Amino acid sequence: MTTGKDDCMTPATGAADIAPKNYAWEIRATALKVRAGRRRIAVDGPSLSLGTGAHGLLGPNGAGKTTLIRTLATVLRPAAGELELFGTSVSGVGDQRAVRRRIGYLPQEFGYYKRFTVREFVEYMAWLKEVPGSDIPGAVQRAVERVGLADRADERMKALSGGMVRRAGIAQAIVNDPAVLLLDEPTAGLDPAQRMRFRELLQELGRDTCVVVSTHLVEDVAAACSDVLLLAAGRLVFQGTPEEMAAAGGPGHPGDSPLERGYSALLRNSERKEGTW
Ligand SMILES: Nc1ncnc2c1ncn2[C@@H]1O[C@H](COP(=O)(O)OP(=O)(O)OP(=O)(O)O)[C@@H](O)[C@H]1O
Repeated sequence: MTTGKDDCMTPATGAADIAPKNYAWEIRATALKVRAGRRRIAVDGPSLSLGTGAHGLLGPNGAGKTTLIRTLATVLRPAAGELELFGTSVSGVGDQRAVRRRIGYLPQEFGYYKRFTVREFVEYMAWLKEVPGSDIPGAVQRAVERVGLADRADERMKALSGGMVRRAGIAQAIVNDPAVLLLDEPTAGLDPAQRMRFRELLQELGRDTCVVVSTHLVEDVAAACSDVLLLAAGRLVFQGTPEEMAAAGGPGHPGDSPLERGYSALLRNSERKEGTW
C-alpha cells in the first residue's frame, strides 16, 4: 500500500506494495465498452478515474455492474476503450499476472471445494495469488479475523451458512492485501450485525485501498463509501459523494431515505434522456 496513512505492516505486504507509486489512479478507464455474451454491449462507454477510497457501484438489475467489475478484475477484456490498472494497460492480450497479484476479487458467485476448511480455502487462494509461502499463515489468520471467522476457521466450507461462505469469500479477496479490491454484492446473505461489521471493514479498507463495491443496498453505500458511481444501461449516469446523490432527490421521488430518493431521481433523469419515458 502506498499512502502511508496506515503504518500497520502485515505479513503479506511486500516491498513492491510500499514503493512510491508512479501512477495517478489505481483504476483508469476511458470510454470503456464491454460485451456480455456475443452481441450485447453491457458496459457502454464509461470513463473513470478511481484512487484510494471505497467506491459504491449502484444501478438497477442488468445495469452492467457485474460486467464492469469482471472487467476491472481482468476476467473480461474490453471490446473498445482503454483500461489501466496501476498505470498499466490491461485492455489487450498479455500476461496480467503481476497486475492480478495486486487485485482482490469477490465474484457474485464463487466456487470452492466443499471439503476444504475455511483456512484451507483462504490459504489456497493466497497461494494462487502468489503470496510468498512463509507469509501465507499470517495473512490467512489476519483475513479470517477481519471477517469474523477466526472461530470457524478450521470448519469445513460445507458446514458454513450462506452468510459465512460470503465472509470466507471476502477473506480470500483481502488475503493478499490488494491495492484494488473488487466486491460484487458482498453483503448478500449477511445478517444485520454482520452487515454493520462489513461496513466498518469497508471503511477501514477504503483508507489505503481502492475498493469498488457493487450493491443494491443504498444504505451500505451511505454508511461506508466516500464516492458513488451509478450505472444505468451500461452508462455512468452519476459519480459523486453520497451527499451529492441525496441532493439530487426530492420528496416526490420514490425511496425511504434521501439517498434512495436521489438514486431514483438520477435514474429517472437518465431514462428520460434515453427517451424511454
Ligand atoms: N453471458 C451473457 N450473455 C448475454 N447477455 C448477458 C450475459 N451476461 C450478462 N448479460 C446482460 O448484460 C447486461 C448487464 O448484466 P450485468 O450482470 O453486468 O448487470 P448487473 O448490473 O450486475 O445486474 P444485477 O444487479 O442483476 O446483478 C444485462 O442486460 C444482462 O442480461
